[in-house]
Formats: sequence, C-alpha cells, structure tokens
Amino acid sequence: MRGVHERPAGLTYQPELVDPDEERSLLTALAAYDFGEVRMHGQIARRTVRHFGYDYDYGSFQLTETEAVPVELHEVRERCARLAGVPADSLAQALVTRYPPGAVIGWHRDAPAFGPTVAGLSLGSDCLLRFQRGRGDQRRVYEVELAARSAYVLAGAARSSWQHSIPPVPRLRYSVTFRQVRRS
Ligand SMILES: O=C(O)CCC(=O)C(=O)O
Ligand SMILES: [Fe+2]
Repeated sequence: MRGVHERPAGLTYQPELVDPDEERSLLTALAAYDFGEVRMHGQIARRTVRHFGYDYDYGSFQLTETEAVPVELHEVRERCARLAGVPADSLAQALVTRYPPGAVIGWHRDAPAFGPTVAGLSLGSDCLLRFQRGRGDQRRVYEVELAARSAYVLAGAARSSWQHSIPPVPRLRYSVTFRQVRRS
C-alpha cells in the first residue's frame, strides 16, 4: 500500500481472545447459521452475512430490530465489550460474516447508524485488516494481521476517520462484529 505508515488512533488489537477449544465450538455453531447475500451497488459479494439484534439493510441504510443475539455469542460479546471498555449490552448488534477463501470486504467506514465503538472477533483463518485515510501526498496507511481467535476494536479516529478493508482471505474465515446502535 502506498502512503505514509501511521497507526490509527483508537485501534486496539488483542490476540487469543478465545482459546482453540472455544474457537472450535464457535465455528461449529456459526457453520449452522443461515447466511444471506450482501448486494451493494448491484453487485453480490462473495462474503455472506447474518445479523442479530438489528438487521442492516444495505440498500436503504436502515436498521430494524431482529432476532436476539444467540446465547453462544454472549461470552465473546462480553469479552469484546471489556476490551472496548463499553457495557456488553450496548453492543446491540452482532454481525456474523462468512468469508470463503478469496472473499474480501472493500474500503469503507462502518455506517453512521452504528455507534462510536466497533469490536470484531476473527475465527478460522488469519487475514489482514488494512486502513487508509487522506489522498495523494496526505495518504496514510496501516495494516494489522488479524490472527484467528484475535479481536480488534475500532474507536475514535480508527472508527470515524479511517477507512478499512480486508484483502482476499486465505482460508474460510468467520468474523463476529459487535456494534452499538445509535438511537434517534
Ligand atoms: O470481517 C471483519 O472483521 C470486518 C468486517 C467489517 O469491516 C464490516 O463488516 O464492516
Ligand atoms: Fe467495517
């Protein structure tokens, strides 16, 4: 990536948030979920998703209440909340994403409908998480390896000013992303 290397303020990385036994049972539970397609700008992504707590409509950008966060995700939500320094019940949405080998997520900031703190758990495969902000001479970039079983938090500028993306994942990867929901 071209640009000046800078670590985004508000990025936290925690290896081994879960142990290999916990990872195995989470992967078994996640593999049984029904996943839906992500259609953005008329394109269908290779990754598929399942929302709990709140459903996000990628077309209308609306959040609607949906099925509660399942019990098998409560412990990891608790740990992510502790890592992020927010109450567990403030992480009202759990997004489970399934990335088959080669799947990506393109450059984006998480939607403004979500709150200031985002926490994510990686399962099944390592991948890279890339960051960028600014253009031309002002471009700043960063990347962190997300190991399987690790968690990250995006808060502050890492959440609000930087974009992030994941290049093609090498093996089947699941992520569980916990977000706050802004109430209007
Ligand atoms: O898979 C991940 O860990 C990140 C997903 C992501 O950035 C998102 O869903 O907004
Ligand atoms: Fe994101």
